[in-house]
Amino acid sequence: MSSETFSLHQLGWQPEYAQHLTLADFEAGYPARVMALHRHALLVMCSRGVVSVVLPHQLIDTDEGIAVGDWVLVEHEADRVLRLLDRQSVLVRIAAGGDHQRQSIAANLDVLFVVSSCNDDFNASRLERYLALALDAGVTPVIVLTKADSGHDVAAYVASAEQLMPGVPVVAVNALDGASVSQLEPWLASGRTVAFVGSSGVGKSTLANRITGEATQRTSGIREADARGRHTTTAREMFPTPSGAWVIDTPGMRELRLAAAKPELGAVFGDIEALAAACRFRDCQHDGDVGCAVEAALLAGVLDTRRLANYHKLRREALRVQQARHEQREHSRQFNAMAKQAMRAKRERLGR
Ligand SMILES: Nc1nc2c(ncn2[C@@H]2O[C@H](COP(=O)(O)OP(=O)(O)OP(=O)(O)O)[C@@H](O)[C@H]2O)c(=O)[nH]1
Ligand SMILES: [Zn+2]
Repeated sequence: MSSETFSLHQLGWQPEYAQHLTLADFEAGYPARVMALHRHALLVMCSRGVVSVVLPHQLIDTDEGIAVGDWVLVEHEADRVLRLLDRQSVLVRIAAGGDHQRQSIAANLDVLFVVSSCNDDFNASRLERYLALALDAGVTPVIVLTKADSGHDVAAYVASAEQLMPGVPVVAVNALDGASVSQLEPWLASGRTVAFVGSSGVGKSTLANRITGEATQRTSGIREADARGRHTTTAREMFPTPSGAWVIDTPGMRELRLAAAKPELGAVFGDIEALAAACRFRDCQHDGDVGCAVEAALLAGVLDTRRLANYHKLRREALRVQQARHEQREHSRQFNAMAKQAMRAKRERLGR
């Protein structure tokens, strides 16, 4: 049990999480927030502090699994998870390899800081990809451009980033300087949950360490016995900031394989989708046809080639993911039907 305790409100609790809970649920258990996952156990925080709880098998095998940041209902006096509560948002990783398995990485995030830097690593297409991912997850994106101290033309980078999606704030910071990083404070109010995504080396850890203010708590875990009775240390993956916000920093965040699950990219590429809607060709792919409204915008210099190419690329990827998921579902449906039939045949043979 950790010494620090937080009220449910401070842990980020919102009435919406209780939407599908009944009075009986509340009598059976109490809500707690997942701080880390550890094979068959979870490290959760409730109003009494950190507790290690058991995760029943049927909950391990849910569609996308439980993630850091999730709210669960824990059985009174039993340290056992009863159920997963409805999520406000969830960041999903698409597994590498052919099956496109979706895996939850972080849940109930309020803000996703999309990090790039004010140098040659700045990549508009990658930022658009992260923006699509955030919106797909139901999280508000904020673009953070680090290395504002690197001597490059910061204003030009900020202007480029601001063009990507109207309404998304862009903040340029020197992650090594506390005063500069304090620009992120508006998104770090008590009970809010945030995470950082971005390429390796852009300064995600530096920022996360800076805003949590304490490097030591990242390594402090609690010792618990695993299934074989061995003691292992479970490191927490959700850290409080001095202002009362929470930072989710899991290894999974780092290796986020980026693919939006939905091909609707309109939130990020509203300009292109508006052009497409205005295109006079009915079944146009808006991919270079003469007379196409999108093509006309390209020629007029209103739309840049890079942005359009990235839009098509992200759409193709999302469609592939959707297609693979569909095939997977179809496959398991057929398999289940077959298994059922085999069982029935066996019962009939045995005359039951
Ligand atoms: N000058 C300067 N250096 C920075 C800034 N942000 C990060 N750095 C440096 O950049 C290097 C990489 O920073 P990290 O925070 O480790 O980057 P990361 O995004 O966490 O990288 P991964 O862990 O590989 O994903 C470190 O040496 C930092 O000190 C900044 O704003 N200005
Ligand atoms: Zn068209």
